[in-house]
Amino acid sequence: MPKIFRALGAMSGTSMDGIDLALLETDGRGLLKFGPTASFAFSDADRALLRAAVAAARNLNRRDERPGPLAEAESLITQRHLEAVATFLRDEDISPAAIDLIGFHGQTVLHRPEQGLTVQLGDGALFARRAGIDVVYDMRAADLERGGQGAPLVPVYHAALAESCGFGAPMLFVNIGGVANVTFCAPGAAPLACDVGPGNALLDDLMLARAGRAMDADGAAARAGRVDEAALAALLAHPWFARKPPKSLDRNAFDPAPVAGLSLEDAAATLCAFTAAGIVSADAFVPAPPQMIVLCGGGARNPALVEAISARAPCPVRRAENFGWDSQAIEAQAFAYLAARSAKGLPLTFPGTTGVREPATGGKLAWAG
Ligand SMILES: Nc1ncnc2c1ncn2[C@@H]1O[C@H](COP(=O)(O)OP(=O)(O)OP(=O)(O)O)[C@@H](O)[C@H]1O
Ligand SMILES: CC(=O)N[C@H]1[C@@H]2OC[C@@H](O2)[C@@H](O)[C@@H]1O[C@H](C)C(=O)O
Repeated sequence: MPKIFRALGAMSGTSMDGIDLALLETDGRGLLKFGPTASFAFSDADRALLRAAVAAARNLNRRDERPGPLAEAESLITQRHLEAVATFLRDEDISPAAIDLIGFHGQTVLHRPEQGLTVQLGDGALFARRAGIDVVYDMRAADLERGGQGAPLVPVYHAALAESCGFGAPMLFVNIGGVANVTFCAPGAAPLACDVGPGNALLDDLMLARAGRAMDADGAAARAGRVDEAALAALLAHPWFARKPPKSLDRNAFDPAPVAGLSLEDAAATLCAFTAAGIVSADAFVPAPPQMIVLCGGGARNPALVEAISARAPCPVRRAENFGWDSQAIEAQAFAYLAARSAKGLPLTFPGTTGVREPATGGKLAWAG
């Protein structure tokens, strides 16, 4: 009988909007039994500290350095995760002893795979001791050490979802977080994946800078604006789009200067179109046309973005909810799944997902004590 883990995935992504938690019972292979999920938003003060940490991280040369606001931001991330897990377990009436593992992503503040550098804030050992639950963390480092990009990590979970739904034809999972990444899943084949371009980060940054809001809620600004084709062409001229996978992105890889002179609405519409065009450009790298695009991540909740993707896509576009999945929880579930795989020594990444030399496991295990 294979060991079945009751694992709690914890994701705080590059959008810096908060922490998603999801419980998953899994053998780390095909068995996926979904449990409760919850989201915990960061306060404005938390976000400001995380933004300062991302800015300070630009000067890092080593992944264990924590100058300036980085040390405080790391404490904040660990503390907010402890609070989130405590609240979640209390609300769901689950004892820590009933959880086998936490899969802890941490907060990415820098991602420069070409320099072998990816930095996720969060103290896995402290998290495990205080939560009283074993924690698997630092899941990107081993991949980078073996020649991979260290991202994306979620594809192995997308592949498990694709397998479980029995669609029977190639599907393209599109995860729209701060950055957008895709996984091409064809029945019986190993997943192919890469980051494709911006997700929500440019749009979130625009809204914060010009309207003092964290996001373009329900795509209202973008829907009121018009795409500026010249600005869009300038954005899409970035050499990133011609590069072949494997490839992965830092949150701040793109310069939004081409939309600086546009009205808020036109800038939002143009950035939406930019994200959509980046996603659809993944078409050039897949071995067969996908028959279905499945949208997940927070960007799937932005109707302006969904419309922009649907208008450009070569096949039907559906939200994860159409398949009975929870688009907001998929990343957190993925980190629960990855933690179970890590504990079993199974690969997290593959040559076709990160460019790692051979399928590689990863993650560090911190004992509860
Ligand atoms: N109702 C909504 N309307 C518009 N945008 C939304 C809505 N809900 C969520 N979003 C967008 O989704 C973002 C959060 O996405 P998500 O939680 O997937 O990001 P993340 O976990 O940081 O991802 P990643 O690590 O993949 O970058 C928000 O910052 C916002 O841009
Ligand atoms: C380095 C890093 O944290 N990358 C994130 C980011 O957000 C989306 C995309 O860029 C993806 O590469 C990754 O997140 C998801 C969870 C992943 O690794 O699959």
